[in-house]
Amino acid sequence: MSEELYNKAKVFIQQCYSELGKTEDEKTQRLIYIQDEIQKYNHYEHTFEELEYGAKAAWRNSNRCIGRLFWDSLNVFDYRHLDHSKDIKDALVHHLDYATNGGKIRSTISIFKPKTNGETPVRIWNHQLLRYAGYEEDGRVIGDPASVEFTTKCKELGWRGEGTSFDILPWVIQVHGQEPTLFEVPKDHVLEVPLRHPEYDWFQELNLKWYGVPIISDMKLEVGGIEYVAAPFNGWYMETEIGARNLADEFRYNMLPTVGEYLGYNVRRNASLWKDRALIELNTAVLHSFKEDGVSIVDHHSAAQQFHLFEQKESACGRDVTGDWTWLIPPISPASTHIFHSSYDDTMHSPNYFYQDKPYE
Ligand code: HEM
Ligand SMILES: N/C(=N/c1cccc(CO[C@@H]2CCNC2)c1)c1cccs1
Repeated sequence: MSEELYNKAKVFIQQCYSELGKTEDEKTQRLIYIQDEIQKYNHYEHTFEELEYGAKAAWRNSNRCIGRLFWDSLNVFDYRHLDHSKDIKDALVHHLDYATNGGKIRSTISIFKPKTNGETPVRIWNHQLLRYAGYEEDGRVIGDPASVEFTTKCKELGWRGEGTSFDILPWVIQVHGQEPTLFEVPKDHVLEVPLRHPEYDWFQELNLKWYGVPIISDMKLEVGGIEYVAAPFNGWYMETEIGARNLADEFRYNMLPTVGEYLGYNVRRNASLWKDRALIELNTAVLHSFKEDGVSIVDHHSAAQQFHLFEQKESACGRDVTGDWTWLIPPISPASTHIFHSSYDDTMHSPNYFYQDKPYE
């Protein structure tokens, strides 16, 4: 076990220290110290510099991410010293405020105590720190169908929502395998964007909105063999995530038929391309509303161009770009981007962000 950990640590330190321009002697000294730590504890602790580089490199290695041009500007908060759920909650509020920044979103990650020898000190049960509840009654869903399972779990743990289609779910924080603690997200810290359309006044009558900052809180950050199982990270949205998936998928808010009808189309005739028109207007409304409210967002054409720049910068640095084509192409007008006409090696390099088992069933 510790041999395997040392090998991962060695590969990481060599890559990290080379990129950070450290001397061979610094590298050697550090590896001797780590080898001793692993011998004694079957674990080793990253310096902040190593942790910061690891989180950035993990983003750079995220094959499914179109937003990687900005990998080196990630803001890293080190919360490895926190043990109590109240302090962790306060750290998450600080992350939310810092990342939101009045709408000028800052890419940020908060890193809590990692797993050691099979012991899990902190888990966040939420998929994202901000997400809407889904209530299932008699086969119908109010809110986000994708949240039904987690909403049910929250209710089992004593939470009660208002029952609207846009209730922000509580934070569920578990420390040292104990019973999780639930915290209501302070509403005045949640920036939301009501959706309206630049040309169609009827659009606001749909009473749609979305939260401004996507903060993934259920993925594991792996750096040099150390598993940070609680490491929530945020960027800003690409508009298609909201307009072509969250509000459009039949198994999500399923808004396309409604938008298609308001647009005056016969939604029972595919060849009218009503679904495509509805998609474009829904995404137009998302972009217009976020921009008018000064909340960071990127359209899928600009995001693809930024990704092209990322590819060029990476090869200029002598690094191979890896990617997952099936996720990198945007869900609308994919062939209008260079990505569609390219191919990508889906090899997963470390450090990286990984899916992990849900801490609840
Ligand atoms: C700064 C703006 C960013 C934009 C516009 C962006 C955009 C995206 C999009 C559109 C996806 C696909 C999501 C989906 O289809 O559900 C994605 C995936 C991903 N992004 Fe980014 N991203 C950004 C920043 C970040 C940051 C800061 C990190 C981590 C530090 C990150 C890590 C990832 C990962 C790990 C995935 C794959 C998730 C999965 O496999 O489920 N991204 N990104
Ligand atoms: N814009 C974003 N989009 C996402 C990035 C990663 C994951 C997700 C959501 O993934 C869900 C699981 C699979 N599809 C939906 C969305 C970001 C979230 C956090 C940093 S950037």
